[in-house]
Amino acid sequence: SNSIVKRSYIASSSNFAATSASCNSKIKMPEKRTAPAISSLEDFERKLPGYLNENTTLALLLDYDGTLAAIADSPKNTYMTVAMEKLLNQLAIHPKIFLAMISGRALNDVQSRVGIPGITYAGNHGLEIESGNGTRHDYPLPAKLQQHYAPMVVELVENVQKNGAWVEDKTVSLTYHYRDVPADLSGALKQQAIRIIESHGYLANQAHDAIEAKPPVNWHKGEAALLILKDKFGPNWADEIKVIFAGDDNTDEDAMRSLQGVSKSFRVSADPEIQTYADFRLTSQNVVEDLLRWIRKTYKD
Ligand SMILES: O=P(O)(O)OC[C@H]1O[C@H](O[C@H]2O[C@H](CO)[C@@H](O)[C@H](O)[C@H]2O)[C@H](O)[C@@H](O)[C@@H]1O
Repeated sequence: SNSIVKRSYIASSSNFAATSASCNSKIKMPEKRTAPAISSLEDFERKLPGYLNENTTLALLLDYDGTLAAIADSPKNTYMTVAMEKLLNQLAIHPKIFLAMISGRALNDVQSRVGIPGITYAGNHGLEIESGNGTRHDYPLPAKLQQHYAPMVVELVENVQKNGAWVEDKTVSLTYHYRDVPADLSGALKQQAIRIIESHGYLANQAHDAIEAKPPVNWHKGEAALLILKDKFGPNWADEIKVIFAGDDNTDEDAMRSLQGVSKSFRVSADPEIQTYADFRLTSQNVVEDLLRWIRKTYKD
C-alpha cells in the first residue's frame, strides 16, 4: 500500500509502551535473560508444538549476516548455503507466508545478496524499507544529523582507515570494520573510531569485529518490523497472524524486544549465557536452516 510511503513518523507502539509504563509502575518492561536453546528440527517441534498452523498466515522476518549467511572475513564474501537458498525461495512464494529481510546492510546490498524478488527488504537497520510492490519508506533523519554524516565518514577514513581497518559507507549509517587489524593495534583504533563517531552525534554500537555508527533516533529494526507488519496486515496484525523473527546480533535485539509477546523470536548464538530478549536461542547458524525446515513442514505447497 502507499501508506508506507506517505506515513510520517508520529508515534510508534514502543514509544506508547514506554509512556504507558512510566504512568503505571505495575507494567513490566521486558528484560534480557538467557533463553532456552534449540539445536535441531525436532527441538522446534518439541518446544513449540502447535505454534504454526497452515491456515494462519505467517510473517517471517529475518536478519541476513550471521543468520542466513555465516559471518565471513569480509561483507563481500558472504553466501547462503544451497539448502538455505532453496528453503527461502520455497517459503517466499507460499501464499500464507509473508517474507521480509531486516538487515544492517544498505538496502540495495541486502536485496542483491538475498536476490528474491517481490519480498520486503529493510536496510540500514530499518532506516530504508522497500516493500514487495516497490513502495519505499525512508526514515526522515533530522537535517543536522544528516549534515554530520559525510564529515564523519571523511574523518574516519583519514584517521582510522588503516592497518586493515576500513569504513563501509552506507549513506545513512556506516560500519567501521577492524577484523583484519593486528591484535595489538585494534583496541586503540576502535576507541579512536568510537570517539570520532560520537563526536558527530552518532551512536557507536559493537557488532562482529566492527562498530556500527547509527543515528541517535528512535528507529531501529524493531520499529521497522512493527511498521512492516502494520503496513502489510493492518493495525490488528497481532491478533491475525503469527510472526517469527531470527537474528544474531545486538541490533537484532531491538526487534526481539519490540516483538516480545506478539511473536516467537530466535537469537542465533553459541553462547549459553547470552542475554537476550528472544524467546529461544539457536545454538548455531546451521539451526536457522532447521527453523526454515520446520516452517516448510507445516506450510507445504
Ligand atoms: O543486520 P545484518 O544483516 O546482520 O548486518 C549486520 C552487518 O553485517 C555486515 O558486517 C558483519 O558481517 C560481515 C560478513 O560476515 C563481517 O565481515 C563483519 O565483521 C560483520 O560485522 C555488514 O558489513 C554491515 O554493514 C552490517 O551492518
